[in-house]
Amino acid sequence: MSTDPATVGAGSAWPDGYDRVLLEETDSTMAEARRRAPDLAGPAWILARHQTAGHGRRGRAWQHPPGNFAATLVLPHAGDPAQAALRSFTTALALHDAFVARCGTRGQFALKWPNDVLLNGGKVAGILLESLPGGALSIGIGVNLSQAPTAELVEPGATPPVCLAQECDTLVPPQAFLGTLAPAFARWEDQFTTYGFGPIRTAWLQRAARMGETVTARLPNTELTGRFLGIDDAGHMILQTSAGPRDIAAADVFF
Ligand SMILES: O=C(O)CCCC[C@@H]1SC[C@@H]2NC(=O)N[C@@H]21
Repeated sequence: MSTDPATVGAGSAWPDGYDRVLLEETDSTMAEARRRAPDLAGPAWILARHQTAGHGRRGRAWQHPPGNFAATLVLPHAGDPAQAALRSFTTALALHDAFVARCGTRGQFALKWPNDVLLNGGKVAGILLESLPGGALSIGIGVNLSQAPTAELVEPGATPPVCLAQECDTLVPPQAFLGTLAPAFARWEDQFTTYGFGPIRTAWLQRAARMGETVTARLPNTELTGRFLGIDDAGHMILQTSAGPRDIAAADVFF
């Protein structure tokens, strides 16, 4: 396996206007973001080498074995809640760019609605959005760079986790990955603030997993199965069910 040293950056320079905090250990970078947000003048990345209480969507525990990537980007001015929610797509596109920059064609990456990145069909990264007081947004990103979580911690039927090291035969240190991800995010964020969601939606759809295929969306009180037709202008999933098309704002998706 090749090791990708922190000093070798795939991609561009650190983006102007973005701050960076590197922590040896914290409870969760999401909690760290909540504590620090009131003092931030501009966007800031918070990267932790260890998390003692990392969490994922719906309050699930998020394992953080050594060598994996755990970071939160705080955007102090993310717009209204609908605009803020669309950052899951800019973040997924940035992750896709960073993975391709680091792995080249050694892996097959795809974006799974709403918030995951897949590598060779397994989950390699998850995104968690949390809004903060005063219109700020925290974007939490967990990437299995060196290890995949143990299978028994994964919900039955969920996409199995994989790691970059095994699938791509490349060990990327977390700080080096941030050096690729941060400029990629800044580029997509510029696109979004300049041109709106249109080009983001198009780019996301070009990289989407299971387009046109049958998937199941698990909502709080029901499950819907249908053909995945894409996403609308609000980032909602469009599912062609036997009862007609459905627009789904939030769900867990199973293949
Ligand atoms: O797929 C998911 O459920 C989202 C996982 C998000 C995990 C990251 S790791 C960095 C940040 N800190 C946390 O406690 N969670 C997010």
